[in-house]
Amino acid sequence: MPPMWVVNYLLICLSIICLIFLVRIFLHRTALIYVVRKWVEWVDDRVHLHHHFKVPELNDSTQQENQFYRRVSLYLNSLPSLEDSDFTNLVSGKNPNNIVLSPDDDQVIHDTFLGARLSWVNKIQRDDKNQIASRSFLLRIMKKDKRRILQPYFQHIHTVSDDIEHRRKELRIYNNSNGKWKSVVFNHPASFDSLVMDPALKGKIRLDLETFIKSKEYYHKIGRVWRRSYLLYGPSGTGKSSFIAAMANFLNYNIYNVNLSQVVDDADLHALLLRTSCKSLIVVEDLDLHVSEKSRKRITSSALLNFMDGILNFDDERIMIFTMNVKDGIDSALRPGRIDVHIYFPMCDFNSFKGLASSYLGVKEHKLFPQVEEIFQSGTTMSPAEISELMLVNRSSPSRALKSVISALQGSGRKSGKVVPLASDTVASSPALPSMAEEDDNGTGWKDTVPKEFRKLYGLLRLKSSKKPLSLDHDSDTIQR
Ligand SMILES: Nc1ncnc2c1ncn2[C@@H]1O[C@H](COP(=O)(O)OP(=O)(O)OP(=O)(O)O)[C@@H](O)[C@H]1O
Ligand SMILES: [Mg+2]
Repeated sequence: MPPMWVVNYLLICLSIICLIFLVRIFLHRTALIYVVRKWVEWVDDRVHLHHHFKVPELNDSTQQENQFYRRVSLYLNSLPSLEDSDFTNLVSGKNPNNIVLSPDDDQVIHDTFLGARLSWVNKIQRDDKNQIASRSFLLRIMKKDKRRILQPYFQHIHTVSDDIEHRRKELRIYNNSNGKWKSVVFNHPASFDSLVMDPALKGKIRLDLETFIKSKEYYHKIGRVWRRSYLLYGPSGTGKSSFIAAMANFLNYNIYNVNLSQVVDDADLHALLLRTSCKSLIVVEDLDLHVSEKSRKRITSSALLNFMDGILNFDDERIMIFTMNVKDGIDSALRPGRIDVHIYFPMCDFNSFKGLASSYLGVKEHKLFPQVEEIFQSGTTMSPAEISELMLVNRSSPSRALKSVISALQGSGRKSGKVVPLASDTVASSPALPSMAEEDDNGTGWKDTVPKEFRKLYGLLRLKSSKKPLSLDHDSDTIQR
């Protein structure tokens, strides 16, 4: 029989263990453990020196988007500690049914890396009207950990954000309004496969895009801004906008749709362009409409031309796309190497009609095809949009669809002087350059139609421009640079 004091001693030890156990359960159940942990961290923070690093949304000097800010934002939104925080915003994600977390103003987000504790603050400054004036993230790191973990931590943020971006298939389309970009999810289903175009031309465009996105070193070496510009022109409903959507999907790039009628002045245009991010398509639709007397009052031609020339100092790749229905009026202003690739989108011919019938009706051959061919050969034509619409509404009966196309062609089809294959006869600007100069000298054609300011600028640019546009002319098999 052990002595009494030993029994008492054991009983006290057992009671203490039980008490600790009960307190732990209590703390966990009531979440008081977090409060205790916060106290411990608070004390720990007070006895260590810290360093702070600010990651602003815009680069101070250039006002361009700070790519590291975007990466940090992606990284922080993926941290589990955001879920554990006391307060955070819930916003709908890619799918409206998805709810994602987003940090609130001045919210602190904790992180750990290689045993070190770090914290980020989502700093948002607002103006008098409560509009966001500037955003930044503030990193707080203990001085003792700084040398050891800072570089690997930034590398870790790069890796994680790259991974998130890669997995995140969500593309966005940005539209400008009141000097700001506003974006929505872009989920247009167009692809190069769904567009009826000459396969050889599609191949050339794909190759051109792939070569461009891999050419950072080359562009830097030759001292050119890493950008490529395309002019898509042709009648309405021939697939220009669908082609832009297909390009965005092919490259996995966001679209910045510059609505020039919403741009207040040159500075506004400049600021908007600086706020575009890399890996994006910058699109100006219906450029011909904006190069008119009326619009020139708000944006000067020189600002527009500088924009087209890519004078802005982009660090990363941008692709610019301009569309227009008729380029005759401003043809000369576009020619001197300002736009790298000109692609013509023509009305339908029989080949493209067959392409549409195959994709919309699943019909490769049909007894009505010879009749359709005859109509096209007579020079009558319609836009792919008009023909595809008729096929779409009559898709349950290919015969009915073809008959409706035939009667539409016979009834309202337009005569085209020379029928060209759909989007296969792309026009390069290079062969036209000399003839433009001649027109200028002779004082014919373009002088009467091109605004004076454009002509003046063109005169200057003609002297300094030596860029050769890409030829996607059907007659030329090679892509010239
Ligand atoms: N080449 C094509 N292949 C397949 N479908 C096409 C093609 N061209 C046009 N379409 C159909 O016509 C519709 C309208 O085309 P889209 O808006 O791209 O024409 P657009 O050239 O941009 O016209 P606009 O000059 O009026 O803006 C598309 O949604 C698509 O369904
Ligand atoms: Mg369009």
